[in-house]
Amino acid sequence: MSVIVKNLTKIYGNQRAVDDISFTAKPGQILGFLGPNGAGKTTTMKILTCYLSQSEGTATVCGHDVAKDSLEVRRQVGYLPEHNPLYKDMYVREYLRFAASANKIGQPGKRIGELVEMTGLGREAHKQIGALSKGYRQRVGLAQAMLHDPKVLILDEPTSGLDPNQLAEIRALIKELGKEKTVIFSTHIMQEVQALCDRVIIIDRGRLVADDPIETLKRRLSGSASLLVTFDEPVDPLGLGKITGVTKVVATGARGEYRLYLSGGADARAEVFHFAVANQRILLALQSEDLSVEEVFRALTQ
Ligand SMILES: Nc1ncnc2c1ncn2[C@@H]1O[C@H](COP(=O)(O)OP(=O)(O)OP(=O)(O)O)[C@@H](O)[C@H]1O
Repeated sequence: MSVIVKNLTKIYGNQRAVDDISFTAKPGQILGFLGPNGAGKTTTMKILTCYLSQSEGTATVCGHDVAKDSLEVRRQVGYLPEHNPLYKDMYVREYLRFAASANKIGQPGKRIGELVEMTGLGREAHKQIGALSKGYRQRVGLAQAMLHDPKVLILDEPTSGLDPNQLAEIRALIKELGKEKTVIFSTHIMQEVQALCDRVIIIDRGRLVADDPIETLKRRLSGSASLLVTFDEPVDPLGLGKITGVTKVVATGARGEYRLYLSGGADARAEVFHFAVANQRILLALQSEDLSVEEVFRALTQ
């Protein structure tokens, strides 16, 4: 494991902003950090990157303790902070050269060239950072985080404010990086978690409420999975409600379409088919609906 967090706690005054959190992350895995506003995601990331010290508990990155060996931890970690603070009056390459010298990277020209290429900055690399769009600034932040080729990347909302094209490009980049490195990133975008993550951690009011592979997370709440069925004509909802495992029937508003809510693990498809035959209706569509990560998130944090 390259990141090991044990019983981590951060106390501000009388608030436990991070409250007894434990988790691990390993190379080749993208770990999504989810949680409502103020849940403690940024605070945890700041502790892992040595920007803040914890009140209790321990965290190690590639075997180095964040509290005792911060210099070595920072060698191993690339960090894109929330709001991506950059020097806006610097030019892109000038800024990257400055960041390289702060990281004591000798002769950084080749590395900067690679990163400009990798992050798709090429077209805008001659500009002052203040003149760049949000998406391009985000790419500069990512390039900065990767300059010293760290083993662990910690990205605090790396895709916030990007347009759909930029979003796709930055996601593809994160996915590629996640093949070798340990990537921990926070986001509010649920589709992103589904598209990118191998594992998801959900934090709510400082506490860890889930730490699962995406599929497991969905199954945890399988009690509320549903089936969307469409008949050629409206049917009697009470009849549908008698099908084994169906807990609730809701007409969706579209003619002949109903959502059947199912109790844990029930598979009502065969009975729905027999229901259609028995009622001389044509079954036009039958679609199992998985819980989205968004629904899981809301169920766990509301
Ligand atoms: N320096 C500070 N002093 C006092 N309280 C703080 C400080 N920094 C953060 N907090 C509080 O700690 C809690 C967790 O904040 P944090 O920024 O970690 O949340 P977050 O999950 O990253 O939220 P968001 O998604 O909105 O960025 C919040 O209630 C916040 O107000």
